[in-house]
Amino acid sequence: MEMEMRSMEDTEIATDMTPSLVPLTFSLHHSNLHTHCSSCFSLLPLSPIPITPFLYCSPPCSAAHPFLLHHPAVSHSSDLRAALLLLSHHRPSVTSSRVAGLLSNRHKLTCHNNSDEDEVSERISSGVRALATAITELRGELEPDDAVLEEAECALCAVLTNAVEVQDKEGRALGIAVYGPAFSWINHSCSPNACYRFILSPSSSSSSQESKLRIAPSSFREEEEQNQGYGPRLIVRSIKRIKKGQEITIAYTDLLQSKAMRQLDLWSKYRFICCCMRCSVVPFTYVDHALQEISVSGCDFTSSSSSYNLVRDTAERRLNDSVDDIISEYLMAGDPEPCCEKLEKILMQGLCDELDNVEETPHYKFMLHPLHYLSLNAYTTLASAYKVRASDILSTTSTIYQNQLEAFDMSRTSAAYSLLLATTAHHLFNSESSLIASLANFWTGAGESLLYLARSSEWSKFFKSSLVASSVSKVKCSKCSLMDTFRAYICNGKIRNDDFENASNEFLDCISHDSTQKVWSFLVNGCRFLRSIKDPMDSGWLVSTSNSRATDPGALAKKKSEVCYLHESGNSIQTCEEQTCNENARVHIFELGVHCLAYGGLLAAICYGHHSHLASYVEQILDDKNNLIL
Ligand SMILES: C[S@@+](CC[C@H](N)C(=O)[O-])C[C@H]1O[C@@H](n2cnc3c(N)ncnc32)[C@H](O)[C@@H]1O
Repeated sequence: MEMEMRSMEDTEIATDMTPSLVPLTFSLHHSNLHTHCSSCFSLLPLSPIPITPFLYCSPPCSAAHPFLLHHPAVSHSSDLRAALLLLSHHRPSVTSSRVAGLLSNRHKLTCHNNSDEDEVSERISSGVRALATAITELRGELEPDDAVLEEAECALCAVLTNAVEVQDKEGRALGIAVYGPAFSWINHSCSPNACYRFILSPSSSSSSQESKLRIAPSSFREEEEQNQGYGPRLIVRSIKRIKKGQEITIAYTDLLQSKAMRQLDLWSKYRFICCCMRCSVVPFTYVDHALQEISVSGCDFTSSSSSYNLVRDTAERRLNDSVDDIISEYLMAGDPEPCCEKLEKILMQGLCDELDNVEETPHYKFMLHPLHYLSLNAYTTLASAYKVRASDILSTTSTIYQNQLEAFDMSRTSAAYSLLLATTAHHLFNSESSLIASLANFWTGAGESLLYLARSSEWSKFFKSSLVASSVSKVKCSKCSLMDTFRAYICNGKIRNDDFENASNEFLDCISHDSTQKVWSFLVNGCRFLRSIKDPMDSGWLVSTSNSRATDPGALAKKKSEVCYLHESGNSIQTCEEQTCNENARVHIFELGVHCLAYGGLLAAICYGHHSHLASYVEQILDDKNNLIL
């Protein structure tokens, strides 16, 4: 019987729906064994408590000793270590499809029909053999028999079906954890109404501030889970209004992928085909249409013909491979410059090559829509790559004027890409509110990059004095109440749906009509692709196809830059006419940055709680005068 969880009461957005839950089993990834506590996953203190081969942050964590059960046969894999620990408390019955109440899905996971599935089931069988060896030796027996092999398979498949990746405050993967039914019976949806967060600290006692359990299985009422024990704890939280009796759902995969990518990911990890509302609706939702839209030029087929679909699918695969290759090469070689060049070339010119397997296709051109998931990946990578380029230049040649100027240019291009990522994702969020968690990160990232740029000490070197604000800018905006809403929420932990909607509308009004337009032409001056976007807050450019916009260099060359540099020639940045200069670029960048940060902090508090790392981090930046005074 398939299990699911339902809300026991009408629930507002931003409500904790469970107390903190402790895991049934958990394990750090191998690479974190020397840096994090093997029990609660917190960062290790200077003198951790060693219990071979693991390290613990405190006596309570070391006393838990879950890993005394360790065996070298399972040392290379967090899944196997977690399965071994699960078996120490729960011996699965071979006649049941569940272990400790959790679905094992072993028949689906070990069945295979094609070579990809062969690979997964082969990995499971070698894991099962290693696990069975460990169990047999730890029990003092000689050879694993069939019963032990079955036990091992049930436990490993239960881990693969129910484990979640535990992340630290910065979103880095630390290890995995498997929770009891209160969490593990929650199904996936591509438009979920809940999310979850982790608490990584040694304490295991419940606090009076903890939420009660507001969710229950549909078929019978489980005993409330005890929040005692060890390991990284987890809290489920609503990200939408939820009615009593409505099913609670979370995301098992990245919601900013196309439908095909989500389906592929869910099938390869869990072997199910998602039939949620977002996946079932015909035609595709606006968001799913945009996330996979590719425009084709030079093609006579109608967009519904099978030849067109074949060409389009081939183009999608090639674009996907190209973007993946560029990003992987950057991550491996660490050289951001070719990565920026190649990604911008794809964003501006798309793919022009002839395609495999398609006859008579000499000159097609395929462009990614600006909201295509590959475009969003490209903006994310470009924001980070330009930031790295700026700091690389400054770390090696920081005294040469020309290089400082180039580094400044890289920083503002990085800020422009961060802002573009936030505005494009916001456009999607307007139609798909479950994207709120990604949006919290994107607006916070944009705010940080803009403030970093506004605080740069280089301004007075490169710009005429009229461009360099001398006044101290205020954090509080006279036109909107976003900052008050954010601070009130951080202080009392309460926000109503209406307050959130008001704050969102005010924020968008404020930055649409004012700040963004004032700074955009300044931010994008050094980047040909970004210069082709007039106003990232104006969704008009997102709706039109990108061909004409991005492939008309003549039009770009004619466009006048609005930036005024002190130097005249001999560098990569174009000089412009003084009368078109934006006098207060720096102040506007600062103000836009503060708005983006406060909005990102508000979204983070909604998704992860008002004391969450991201919300507190934003509060800290906004409170720190050193971070804000220009
Ligand atoms: C963590 S469990 C969720 C609870 C599960 N329904 C149960 O009965 O225990 C994950 C498994 O539930 C099933 N599942 C979760 N979400 C689903 C969905 N949207 N559609 C179909 N099956 C789903 C899949 O078998 C998946 O491997």
